[in-house]
Amino acid sequence: MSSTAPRSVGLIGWGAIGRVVGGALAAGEIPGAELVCVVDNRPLGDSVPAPQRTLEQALESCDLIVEAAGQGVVREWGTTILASGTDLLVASTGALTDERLAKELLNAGPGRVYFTGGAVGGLDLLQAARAMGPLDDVHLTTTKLPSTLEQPWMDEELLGRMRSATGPVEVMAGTARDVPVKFPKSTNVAASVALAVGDSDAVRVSVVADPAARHTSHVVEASGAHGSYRFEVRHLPDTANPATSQVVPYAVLRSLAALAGRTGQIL
Ligand SMILES: NC(=O)C1=CN([C@@H]2O[C@H](COP(=O)(O)OP(=O)(O)OC[C@H]3O[C@@H](n4cnc5c(N)ncnc54)[C@H](O)[C@@H]3O)[C@@H](O)[C@H]2O)C=CC1
Ligand SMILES: O=C([O-])CC(=O)C(=O)O
Repeated sequence: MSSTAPRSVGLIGWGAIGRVVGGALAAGEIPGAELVCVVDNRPLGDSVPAPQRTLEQALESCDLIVEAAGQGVVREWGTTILASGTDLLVASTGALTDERLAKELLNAGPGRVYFTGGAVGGLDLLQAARAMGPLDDVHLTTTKLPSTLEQPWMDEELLGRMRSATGPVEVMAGTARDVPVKFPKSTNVAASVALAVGDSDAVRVSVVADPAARHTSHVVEASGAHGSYRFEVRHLPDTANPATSQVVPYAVLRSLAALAGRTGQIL
């Protein structure tokens, strides 16, 4: 019989992702993982199933922190969390477009950093394919409702085109290094694809606003000497926060189950 102690989990972010993840953890749905506390920069009152704590307090009692709050949290706290010996599961992978931070996190410790696949699929196979040799053409097309893609840096002309669009409008074309920083809450998937293929500059990204996008879609196309790959996903958006797809917290829970050592997992 296994005598491994359960993972003590601290959750940062009580939003679209955090509420589902925290609720499932508190209900004991992830064997081998317990919700110890929640960290959020808003007062949460009695609505949470575990005490609200500061990040510093969380580090005293947790051995695994789940980030479901935003890229800024990874930037501000990532290295501190890992240096304290606490593992970190990151949802906001877009923070890694900062090469210095990415290197720091990947080399920091003794805590270990992990990334959830989040809203995009096929990352496992892309990672496997890349081990045979570089993928020479990788493209991601993300299509979302226009309102979820509006950004403070956009000019009136672009905002006007997005708001009056009657069909798909490409709002940015760039690489996985440029795009997630421009849409910090909406294109972490680009950075996740880059993590899988090992090169942010090699992943070309097209961000499309479509007023008819009842589903958010992410299409990954890649090819190399050994084969070609195409993954297309279409998700219902979260009702309260349509920038995030409903499946994302379940991807986080799946990652957590693997980290908690559940057997029978597809890794
Ligand atoms: N990898 C992926 O496929 C995806 C990643 N994400 C990432 O996950 C993040 C969270 O997503 P949602 O739950 O939908 O966002 P949300 O906006 O619904 O909730 C975020 C929560 O984090 C809290 N928060 C924000 N900044 C904080 C800080 N500095 N310290 C403590 N708490 C803070 C907010 O108060 C809020 O409760 C997104 O910003 C995005 O970066 C989101 C969707 C997909
Ligand atoms: O939830 C999604 O479909 C994708 C998303 O917001 C992100 O990549 O940041």
